[in-house]
Amino acid sequence: MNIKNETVLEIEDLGVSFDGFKAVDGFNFYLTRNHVHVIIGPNGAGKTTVLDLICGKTRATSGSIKFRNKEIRGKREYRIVREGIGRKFQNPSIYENLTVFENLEISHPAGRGVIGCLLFRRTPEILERCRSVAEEIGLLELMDTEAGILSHGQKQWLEIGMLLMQEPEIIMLDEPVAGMSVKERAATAELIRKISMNRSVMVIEHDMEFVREIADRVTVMHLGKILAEGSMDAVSNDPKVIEVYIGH
Ligand SMILES: Nc1ncnc2c1ncn2[C@@H]1O[C@H](COP(=O)(O)OP(=O)(O)OP(=O)(O)O)[C@@H](O)[C@H]1O
Repeated sequence: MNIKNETVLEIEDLGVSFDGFKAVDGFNFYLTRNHVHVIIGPNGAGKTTVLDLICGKTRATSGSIKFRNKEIRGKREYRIVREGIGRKFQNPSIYENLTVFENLEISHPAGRGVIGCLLFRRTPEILERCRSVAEEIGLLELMDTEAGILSHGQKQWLEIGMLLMQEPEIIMLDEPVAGMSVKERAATAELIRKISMNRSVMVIEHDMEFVREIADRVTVMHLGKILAEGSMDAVSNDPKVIEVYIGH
């Protein structure tokens, strides 16, 4: 198989109902390796629910979610993280009283679980990994800074770094540039493009200019279903998509 065009995540006929209300319905989605795939759609379209279903936070009522050809639907959240799918929520969950370095260090998979915590040693490999991730997220100069005093954008990047420490194959980001300055948005676009070189990235985003900058592929959701899919140019010229956006 051509590794470049390999499908890492294959979602078929995915659905979930909440008290009879179908929040996601007949959802098919294929994530390609090294792609940045953005999901857009009006409020309540089902975007966040799709990420909740993939990461195991919400249980699907139908369909299948295959990661590297293996079914992951129904697995527990922590198992899915270990398989290699990392998710960043909208609000950063960094430890404000720890430094950038310490936040990265505690995210290393060697420290997982009680035994991992007890036996954790700061090896040269772990130090090097923290350094290279800090460099990737643009925080190398701030390694010894307490996370609490970072800017809003820097906190978001640190959280992305904490995900990168676990070397996931897929990173899912929910509105990564919400509340960021223009400069921070540009840096985040660059970071997302960079991290997709070694993995696949799924992003939920409302800011269309930002989507245009980062997306290899765009899926438009509406009322729990897929309304359109393709390049940003193709979907933004699709009359169905225009109608939904103008109608909201
Ligand atoms: N746990 C739940 N119980 C009941 N209804 C839910 C639950 N989670 C989501 N919903 C409903 O499912 C629909 C889709 O919500 P979702 O948050 O996925 O939309 P979204 O596209 O991410 O919207 P936004 O852009 O506003 O974040 C909404 O009507 C929401 O109220």
